Amino acid sequence: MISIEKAIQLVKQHVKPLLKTTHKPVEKAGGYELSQDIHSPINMPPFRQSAMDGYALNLHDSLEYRLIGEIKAGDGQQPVLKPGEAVRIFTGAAVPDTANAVMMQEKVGINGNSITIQHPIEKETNIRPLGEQVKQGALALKKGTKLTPAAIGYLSSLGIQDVSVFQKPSIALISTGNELVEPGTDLSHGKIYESNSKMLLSALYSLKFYDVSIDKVEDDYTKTLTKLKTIIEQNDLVLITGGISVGDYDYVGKALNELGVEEVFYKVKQKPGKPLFFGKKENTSIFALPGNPAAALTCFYVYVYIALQNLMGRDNNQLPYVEAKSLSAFQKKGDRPQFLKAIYNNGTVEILEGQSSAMQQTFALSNALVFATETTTQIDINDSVETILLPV
Ligand SMILES: Nc1nc2c(c(=O)[nH]1)N[C@H]1C(S)=C(S)[C@@H](COP(=O)(O)OP(=O)(O)OC[C@H]3O[C@@H](n4cnc5c(N)ncnc54)[C@H](O)[C@@H]3O)O[C@H]1N2
Ligand code: MOO
Repeated sequence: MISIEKAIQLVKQHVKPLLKTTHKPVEKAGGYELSQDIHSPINMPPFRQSAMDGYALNLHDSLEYRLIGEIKAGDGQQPVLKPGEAVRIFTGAAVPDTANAVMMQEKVGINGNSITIQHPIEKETNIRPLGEQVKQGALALKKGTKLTPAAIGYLSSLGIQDVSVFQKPSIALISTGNELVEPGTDLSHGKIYESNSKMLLSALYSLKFYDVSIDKVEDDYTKTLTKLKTIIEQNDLVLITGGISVGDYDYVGKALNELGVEEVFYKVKQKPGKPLFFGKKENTSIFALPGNPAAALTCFYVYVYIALQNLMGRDNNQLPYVEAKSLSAFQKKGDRPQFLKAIYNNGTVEILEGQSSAMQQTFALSNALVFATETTTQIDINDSVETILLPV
């Protein structure tokens, strides 16, 4: 049995970036990271742009100007203004080269073809300079930038239609167990509804990993072997739940061994999630997560999360830890460090009742895991506790 720190270190060390790239239409590239620098094909803005509805002026010494025309957003004409002349202009319209300031209309009095501005203004006031955001040919966004909605908007404003991004891993979820039936069927005695695959699928979707398949296999050695063989060949990451403990019908470990999966570790000194297995076959990373749903999800957040970040080549690969003030008292039994389902709120954290690894209801209410170290025996109200914030 190894420590949590060692297990985390081994996952970091063994899961390498995928570095496969793909092209995506820009509007479908949200959540991906750029695999190349993007240089702007245009100046943005592409012309000197009015930032206000008002009057473009060719400045002179007086506050009075002669109105000689109008430019709306989208107009292409370039009237020539002499000093002391003005054109009516609107937000987003192209400012003529011969105008050197825009006065907002609230500060202008109109008298026929003549206007009076309330006070003198500085050159270039209310004019967005050509290429203010980015110049043609300059770096617009660099390799590795995560494409947020704002980034997609920015790239679209530069006329970019598709982008080269790092591909996401193909991920397989496999749940094992004779007791599992699908929601929608009647529960006969001894059966339960299968929930781990939907839980993990949802966790992956919330982290924007969408290339996910789901399979089920009974507690049968040959079927487990056959299923795992193809799945491991076809995917970058395989997450198996159940069948990894010491029961007579726990076939996952035996099958992985038979398939030549290199065991990086099996069993971690932690609660929940003790019988966690992590292994590698060529470039495929394989986690066998304990079947107990809360144990499987805890291991997902503590270990699989890191593997996912590493596959994407991201530096920041662990969930954020914060110190929080405990609103609850908790007595820890045994010497395994424990991840406790909890609700974090603004610097405080409530450790919930019902911490067993089968307790899905408790997890359903949680947004954090409090980490109780190996030597902790008691957490008191107002103690400062290490808390992992979950991406929920
Ligand atoms: N003699 C020992 N028994 C057990 C030990 C041990 O050290 N010695 N460890 C216990 C711990 S801790 C855990 S965690 C479990 C892990 O066992 P497995 O990974 O082999 O999981 P299963 O036995 O298949 O299932 C455990 C539990 O979870 C339910 N389950 C499984 N898959 C699903 C699913 N897809 N959806 C919903 N629920 C699922 C299953 O019905 C069991 O109740 O072993 C302990 N035993
Ligand atoms: O791994 Mo188990 O979750 O400790 O019940």
